[in-house]
Amino acid sequence: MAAQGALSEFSQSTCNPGSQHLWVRFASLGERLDLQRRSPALLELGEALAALPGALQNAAKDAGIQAPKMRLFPAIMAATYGPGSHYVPHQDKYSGGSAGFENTRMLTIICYLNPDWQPGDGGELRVLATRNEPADQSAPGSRLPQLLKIAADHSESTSSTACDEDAYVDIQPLLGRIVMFQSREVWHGIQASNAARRWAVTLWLLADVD
Ligand SMILES: O=C(O)CCC(=O)C(=O)O
Ligand SMILES: [Fe+2]
Repeated sequence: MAAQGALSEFSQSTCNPGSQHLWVRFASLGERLDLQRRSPALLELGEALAALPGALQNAAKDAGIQAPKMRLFPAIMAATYGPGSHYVPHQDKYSGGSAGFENTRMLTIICYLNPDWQPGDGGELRVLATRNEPADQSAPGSRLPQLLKIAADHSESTSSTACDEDAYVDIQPLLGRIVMFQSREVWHGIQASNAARRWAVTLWLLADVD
């Protein structure tokens, strides 16, 4: 996809500077055929990720657990972080803003695609603890600018909690590793990447509301 020039420009956002993204739709037959032609591997990966929620819901049902109803966002996001790019701690919940839609993300599913990743390459997924006290609501939208001590615009963020920057686990973005977490609850970010390209593909599940 990178070779086809399908990636976005480098992000100028203060939240994830230098990253590049590509939204790949595979909901309709036409979209799947198109992707099959352009990148069969990406289609296979997208379909495998898209099958996970149903499998999880069946497993929950078998175990007598009432799982919330969710639906797939009809696209996966491929993203790449090159040298120096990173993503500040955030939750995957946004409303309006540049995306222009109300985000109802419930579950984040990420698959990493870095066969040669080595310690020192950076780009780990940092999962941070949530602080008990609510974030300062006086800052419109987000506490990120306050955390970063910059005038960042993360106007889309609707976070109502804060993260504890001192309590975290780092997850190496190794080939085939899949990470799943509750989009609206879990604070996470990407450590500065030193690798030429750090690739991940993400699928979000949305609340099943009209
Ligand atoms: O690629 C990752 O490890 C996380 C990406 C992320 O947090 C996002 O795109 O919202
Ligand atoms: Fe995220």
